[in-house]
Amino acid sequence: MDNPRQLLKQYLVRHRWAYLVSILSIILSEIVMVQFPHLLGEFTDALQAGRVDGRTLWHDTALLAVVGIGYVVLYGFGQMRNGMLGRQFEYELRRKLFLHWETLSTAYFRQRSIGDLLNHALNDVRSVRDALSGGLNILTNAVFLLASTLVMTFRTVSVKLTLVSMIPIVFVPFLVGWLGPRIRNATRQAQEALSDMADLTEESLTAIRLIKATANEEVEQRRFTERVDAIVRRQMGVFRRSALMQSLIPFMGSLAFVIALLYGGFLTITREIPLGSFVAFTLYLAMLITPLQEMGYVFNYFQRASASLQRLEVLLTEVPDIRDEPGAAPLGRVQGEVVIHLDAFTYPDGTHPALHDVRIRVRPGQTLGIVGRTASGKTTLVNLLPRIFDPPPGSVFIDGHDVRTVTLRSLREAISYVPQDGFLFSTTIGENIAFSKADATREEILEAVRNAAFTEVLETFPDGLDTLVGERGVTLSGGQRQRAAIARALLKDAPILILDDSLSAVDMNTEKQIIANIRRVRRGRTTLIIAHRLSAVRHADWIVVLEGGTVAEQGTHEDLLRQGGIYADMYRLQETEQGVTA
Ligand SMILES: Nc1ncnc2c1ncn2[C@@H]1O[C@H](COP(=O)(O)OP(=O)(O)OP(=O)(O)O)[C@@H](O)[C@H]1O
Repeated sequence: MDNPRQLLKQYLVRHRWAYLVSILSIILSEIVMVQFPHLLGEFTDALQAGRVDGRTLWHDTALLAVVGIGYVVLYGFGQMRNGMLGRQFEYELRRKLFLHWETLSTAYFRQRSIGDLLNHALNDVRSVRDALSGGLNILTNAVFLLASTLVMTFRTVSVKLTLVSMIPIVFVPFLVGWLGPRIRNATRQAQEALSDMADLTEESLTAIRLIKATANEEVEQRRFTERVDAIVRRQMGVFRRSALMQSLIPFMGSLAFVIALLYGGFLTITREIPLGSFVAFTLYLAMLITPLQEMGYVFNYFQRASASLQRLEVLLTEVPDIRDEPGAAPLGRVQGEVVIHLDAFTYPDGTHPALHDVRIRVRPGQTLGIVGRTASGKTTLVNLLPRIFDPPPGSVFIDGHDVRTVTLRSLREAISYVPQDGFLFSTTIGENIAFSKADATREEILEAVRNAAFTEVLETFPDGLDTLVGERGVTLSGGQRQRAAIARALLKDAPILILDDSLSAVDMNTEKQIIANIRRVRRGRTTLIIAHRLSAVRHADWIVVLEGGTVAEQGTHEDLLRQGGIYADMYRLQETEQGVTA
């Protein structure tokens, strides 16, 4: 597990030379810049003493131009390098975050909102990057500009004048210490409000069809307005405090300026310091105000980044609850025997068992049908096989191996799972199907498409397998999506295939065709089929009927009809319905 602070430290160490070069060039730029008032002071003295002729005028102007250009080049270079390094870290952090999320279980994502997670990935990572590029630039600039300016004033002007003028500036650190934590607090609240809004937006857009169909736009608009108002209120809090800090700090600088004019003016009149020194000093003081003001920005940058790092730390140190047990071994070649010997299974956030007393054995190569009323536990049961949710140890076995003791990767490679709502990514249909087998040939993909009875549909699309799906391409119906998902699973050709009600949206004829193809291509391979329509399971070698989380009946289609229980009732009912619809 990666701690973002450690990642940051490692990153800084790894790129220490690059940082050294950029920081050095910013420091050099400041050293060049602080020559400016000094040169101007000397020029003023020379002017006053009548020592300036055409040649010295050109010489001094050229010198000032060189100073200006030197500053721009060096500072620009350092700033650009820091900016690039910050971006690179931002990219690494986002990548780490994404890779880490991929290791977490579905239970984790049920508890968190996607909007909130996206907010972390965008805003928190960005504020760390800002501190690392903009923050570091300004900090280096401010510290060295302050230091060089002070050194120059001490060396070239009057120590007494410098010390007296600096009195108001001494208060700056106290100001920062007082306002800083308040800004951090307000920033955190504003970020939370932003997350809330992202949640609501995500939820509303996902459910846009429902909202429109039920004419609930106004309710959603009201909820959205409330959240936006909350964001504005909280952001106002941040702005008020930030503005106070960013104006008080330069105010201290201006106060120093007032003292300098008074006292410096007096020293010049009494000829304790030459006019050139007074001119140089006022310019130095103007220069001092900039780094002091920047200190305020720097402080904001680092405060925000520190709060973001804290939040990212919570995310990145989240230990996946479903992972390889110590000493987990790969599953090896799988014959396909599935044994479930489950006393009880309760969801992590559940109050009572979703499954209890389930005893099922599927021999290698057999087809098992799983039926039952809605919420009887069918999906829960098959989810335990690939460990989408973890079954208790010693309750689910593949080829005699407890699924809890084998590596997740080998376990999931041995299983093809087709969910009810086939999900398609925004890419081509071909790539969506080859998702399960990246190196599949076009012929293999087309074969899977044929077996999923998807060929005719594909032929109606403009570019066949290369047709884009989603926003920029075709929109597939529920039944078409299911068939694409079945093709994907068939292409994977895993030892165990699970169809989780994945024929629910196709018509009877298509279902018949697909089932016949599956029976042919899966001969000798284990297949588990969950279905509401009994026609999809009647040819299975064994059928279990779940009721209230346990096995109520089991046997072959004929056995179950003879038993005259739930299955027989369901069958009669469906036959009548088909009679009506036929
Ligand atoms: N992730 C979850 N967390 C907590 N409880 C859950 C979760 N998923 C399902 N359940 C609960 O477990 C029970 C069984 O649900 P399951 O989805 O397995 O039923 P099902 O037979 O597949 O239903 P359907 O035919 O409607 O798909 C239900 O009471 C459901 O509320």
